[in-house]
Amino acid sequence: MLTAYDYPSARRTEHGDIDICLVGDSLAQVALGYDSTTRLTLDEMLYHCRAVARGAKNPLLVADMPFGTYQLGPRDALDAAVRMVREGMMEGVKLEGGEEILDTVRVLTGLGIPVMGHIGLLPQRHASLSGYKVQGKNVEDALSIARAAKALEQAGAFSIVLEAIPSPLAAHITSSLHIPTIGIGAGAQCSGQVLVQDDALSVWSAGHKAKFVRRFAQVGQEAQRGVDGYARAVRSGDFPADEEGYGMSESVFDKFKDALGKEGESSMMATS
Ligand SMILES: Nc1nc(=O)c2c([nH]1)NC[C@@H]1CN(c3ccc(C(=O)N[C@@H](CCC(=O)O)C(=O)O)cc3)CN21
Ligand SMILES: CC(C)C(=O)C(=O)O
Ligand SMILES: [Mg+2]
Repeated sequence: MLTAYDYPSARRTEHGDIDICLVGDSLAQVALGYDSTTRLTLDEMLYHCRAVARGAKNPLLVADMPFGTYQLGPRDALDAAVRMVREGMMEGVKLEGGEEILDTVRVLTGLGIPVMGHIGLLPQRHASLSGYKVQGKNVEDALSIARAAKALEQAGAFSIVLEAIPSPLAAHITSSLHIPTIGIGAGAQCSGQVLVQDDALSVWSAGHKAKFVRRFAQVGQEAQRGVDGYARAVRSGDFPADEEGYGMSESVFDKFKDALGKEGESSMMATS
């Protein structure tokens, strides 16, 4: 699984034979410049979902339910999830959390909207979790994550993202479930893996890099090289070159100037 936020990034998931294309709410930070995923509205999410759906036909299309669209309970969640499917053209939705969202997971899956779970590090709760920290490091937390995984499976989730938890815990959870787990900072023993596409491509390389991010390309550096080169070439007069413009035969241009001259005369006669 890999994230996509727009048409070109979705096209790349399709070309890359990615199984699941995730319209992650990380787009709030990565694509929109917000300081948290909790800023993202449902309408903003839907706008990005539609662009991704136009770009990726083969991968399964899953999107994060934005913060605030499912926390009040199944009724609100259903309204929002129906919009994700109908307007956003998504095939499934992802919800962060465990026990507290089970009713909602049952309602959505019961009505035919596939739900992907997401446990461990929950970015939509970064405020109450005091930031983005590895979860499940002590016995109590590990137990509660393992129980949440089981409960989500029982409630009908078709898959679960395990974010930033110790690899042995993720391996145990994966082997204890019938549905696939998808890890991000959860080791190699998950059924699948996910990364934010912009992280994997290093589109934005400034700032902190989470431990689980591997750079598979250096797109940001290359893109900046292009923008810098363009600005330099325009200022120096190197761009555009003659062959980057459109010509006009001399005879046509001469006639144009003649015609322009006559126009000038006639407008002078009109004013005199
Ligand atoms: N670009 C991007 N990539 C992501 O994976 C991502 C987002 N944005 N935004 C939403 C959430 C936030 N996520 C994050 C953000 C930071 C860390 C991080 O830096 N974790 C520390 C853990 C340190 C510890 O607890 O020991 C790390 O150094 O890996 C992890 C997940 C994952 N999601
Ligand atoms: C990193 C993945 C799992 C995610 O939730 C997101 O991109 O928002
Ligand atoms: Mg997310």
